[in-house]
Amino acid sequence: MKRLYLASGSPRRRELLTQIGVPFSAVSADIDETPIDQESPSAYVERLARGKAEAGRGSVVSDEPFCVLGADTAVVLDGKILGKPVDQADACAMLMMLSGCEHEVLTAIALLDGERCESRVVTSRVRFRDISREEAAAYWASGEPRDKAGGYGIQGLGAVFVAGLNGSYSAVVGLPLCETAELLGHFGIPCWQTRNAH
Ligand SMILES: Cc1cn([C@H]2C[C@H](O)[C@@H](COP(=O)(O)OP(=O)(O)OP(=O)(O)O)O2)c(=O)[nH]c1=O
Repeated sequence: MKRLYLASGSPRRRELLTQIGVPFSAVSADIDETPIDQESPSAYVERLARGKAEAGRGSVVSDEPFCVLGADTAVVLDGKILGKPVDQADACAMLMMLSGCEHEVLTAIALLDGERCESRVVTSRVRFRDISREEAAAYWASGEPRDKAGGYGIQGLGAVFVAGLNGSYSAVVGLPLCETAELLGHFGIPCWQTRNAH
């Protein structure tokens, strides 16, 4: 069986891949995440997921055959990508935009080996309740929004804003597990190799 490398610095992605019982090693995947003019959000996340997988491949030293998994998540409101907040004002402005309405979370995954690369884009819809400016400021002070697309984490304190989710919870957190398992299967890597019953 091929060894799997996860090209990601995201602790969430490591936890999610661990959850489905797939042994892997993490490698870094630092790439330029600037969108290209006129690029659709779906094309953007797919390009980045592929780019991260390719960058990850570059840092693997191995004589054995291996696969590399990359992923990218974007929060999209009215067709516009909201990235990671750069400061408090940016984070609060994002939350005010997301307040009381529905947005999309797009997560792409890409898996490659020496011969081919397969990718998927998973779209989920998340509905936020109304959020006050005071709450947005208090949420920023928690430190949670800093490294997250759209400035929130559904898996953390940010859960209190989520009035509804239509789609894949794991995709919103950063790695769509159903689709990831499917792609891994295409490359001969089974899930449930390690079983940690909770
Ligand atoms: C919307 C949302 C995003 N996020 C996170 C997932 C991703 O880590 C991050 C989106 O940024 P990404 O650029 O997709 O990923 P990353 O820079 O954190 O990690 P890497 O590129 O090394 O793989 O936002 C959450 O943790 N919870 C959420 O609810």
